[in-house]
Amino acid sequence: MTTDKDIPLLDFKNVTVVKGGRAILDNLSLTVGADENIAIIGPNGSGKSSLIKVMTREYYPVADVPGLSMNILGEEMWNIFDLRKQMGIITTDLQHSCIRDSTVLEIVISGYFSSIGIYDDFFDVTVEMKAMAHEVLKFLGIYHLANQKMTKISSGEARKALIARALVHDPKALVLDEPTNSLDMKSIDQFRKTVSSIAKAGKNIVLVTHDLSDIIPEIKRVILIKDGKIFADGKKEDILTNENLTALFEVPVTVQKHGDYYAAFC
Ligand SMILES: Nc1ncnc2c1ncn2[C@@H]1O[C@H](COP(=O)(O)OP(=O)(O)OP(=O)(O)O)[C@@H](O)[C@H]1O
Repeated sequence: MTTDKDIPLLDFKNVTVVKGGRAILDNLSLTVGADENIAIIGPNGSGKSSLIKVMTREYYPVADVPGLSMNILGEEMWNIFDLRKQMGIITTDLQHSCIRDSTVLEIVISGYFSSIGIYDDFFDVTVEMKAMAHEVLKFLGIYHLANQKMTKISSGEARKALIARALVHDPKALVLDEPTNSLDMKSIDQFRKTVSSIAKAGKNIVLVTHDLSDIIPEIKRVILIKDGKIFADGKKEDILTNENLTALFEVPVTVQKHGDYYAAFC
């Protein structure tokens, strides 16, 4: 009998995406198991964000590539709103779109309406929605910020608020695109702890990053992407080597391990 635990989060076969007349994802195949956390690493322009956009159905693969299939949680066809509830996406672009004078609580509740902020006249916010928003704010340790304006809190706090916005749906996975960009050391440390606690709570983490130190211990698998293709894929300790990263970034890279974390220098 197949259970939810057997259904892969992602099962992509032969995905090619063409933009500007060239393949920015090139016959890419990737399966991510139901209980796997992964990090995707690659140089600028290698296709990392495009791969996320394929996951969220912002980019579509070329349909007539032989062997193409694209399943998310065992389903090929998704209503876009349902899909985005199952895959909470946190990007810097999303943070930049929080320009209205909304409070943290309003931003979190707006996750229910796939909007950024609440428009009182249009949205019917229920008691249950408010209760869930309070619950996730407490879980993330930012309940005290509920009534603060998004524009008046720090980048690290704002990123946690966006995670809270994604968590109100109790998603299966969190997709984090360069989540620690522009955060200071303390915010990075807090952010990593937050992501670790979410992974421990049973959500899949899909992390896109340039920074090896973002790879929390709960992520055991690393995928290197180059020129729209999988360059290497496997266990973190086998993939994060001087040799692989030097070949990936085309500059001499030294990888160091500090406890359960990695760092790279060039
Ligand atoms: N809509 C588009 N039209 C044309 N080219 C695109 C489009 N989207 C992405 N590309 C190109 O596809 C390539 C991969 O872009 P993508 O944003 O996926 O890279 P990335 O690995 O996320 O890079 P970065 O680390 O700089 O964010 C780049 O060369 C980019 O210019």
